[in-house]
Amino acid sequence: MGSSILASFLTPPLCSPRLLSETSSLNPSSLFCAKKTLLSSSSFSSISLTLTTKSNFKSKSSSSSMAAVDKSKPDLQIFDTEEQLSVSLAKYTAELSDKFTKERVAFTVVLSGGSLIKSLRKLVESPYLDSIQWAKWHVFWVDERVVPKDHDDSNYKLAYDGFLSKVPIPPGQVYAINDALSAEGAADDYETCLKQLVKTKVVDLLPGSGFPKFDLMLLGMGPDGHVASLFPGHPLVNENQRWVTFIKDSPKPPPERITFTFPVINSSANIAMVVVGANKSGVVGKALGSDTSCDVLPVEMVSPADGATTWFLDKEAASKL
Ligand SMILES: O=C(O)[C@H](O)[C@@H](O)[C@H](O)[C@H](O)COP(=O)(O)O
Repeated sequence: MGSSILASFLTPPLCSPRLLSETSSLNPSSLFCAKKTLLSSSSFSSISLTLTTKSNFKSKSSSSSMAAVDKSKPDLQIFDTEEQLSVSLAKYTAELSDKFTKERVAFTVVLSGGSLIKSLRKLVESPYLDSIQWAKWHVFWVDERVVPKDHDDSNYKLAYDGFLSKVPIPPGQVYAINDALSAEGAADDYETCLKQLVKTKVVDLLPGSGFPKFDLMLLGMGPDGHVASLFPGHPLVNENQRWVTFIKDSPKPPPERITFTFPVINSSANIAMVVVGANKSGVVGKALGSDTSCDVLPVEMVSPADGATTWFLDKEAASKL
């Protein structure tokens, strides 16, 4: 399974991405600093606890419904166990699949690497294996390591082995990177592919921004607060023109990767932040708590312009909230 971007799309980019309206030329970190102050003094769209032991948590209400989500505020879902999280993540993904496959010719889903893939395991079970319209799924990667597709470090291999090989998504709708290219070449190639898919309306465009709007991004977060391959303190976090870029000095091995940029991430219709484990509780506490410092981590820059963010946390990851 897996399509080679190079094989499918040899045409040059059809257009250059435009700047994100009037705010795009500003440093995203400083933009978010002001925004975060607002977040800390307001509330979440909804907070849902699925816990048998709640003593570690501040009091929160407990209702969550896709229909009731206020897109300007994140929805926070906290689970007693990763098993419960995976059940809820499958339901959330299946509901979005149902919604978008009714509305559009395609359901565009972006995966990250890491532990996220394991947390998607309920999607390959009943009832979802039979009920989801897999034929309309188009699958992308928010970041990929520049290694052969059969290498143990490959995010494609991780997703293929743990998820994609178990569901009937047409192979031509799984957009792996061209692993014959350099990091720079693979990023260019992936961006060209996305532009072609926007032209054919498989991928939406966010009106007024010039950036692609994916239906769902399923993101993980590193213990340092990185998302995709956008790492704390790295200049790539401020990239605001490219759709896909590359890094050759990733602090998390392997060093060479390609990654979507923040304007693309933040053009998404839906973002799921899936975070599990005590080693991430400090960053979760900083990102979702009352910290208003201008020392902004990449995860704190996840802020879709016209989309909804849902956090899926286990109780260990949420223990500092
Ligand atoms: O290729 C990668 O390295 C990933 O896409 C990366 O961004 C990952 O999502 C986080 O590091 C979280 O990974 P874990 O969930 O395994 O901690």
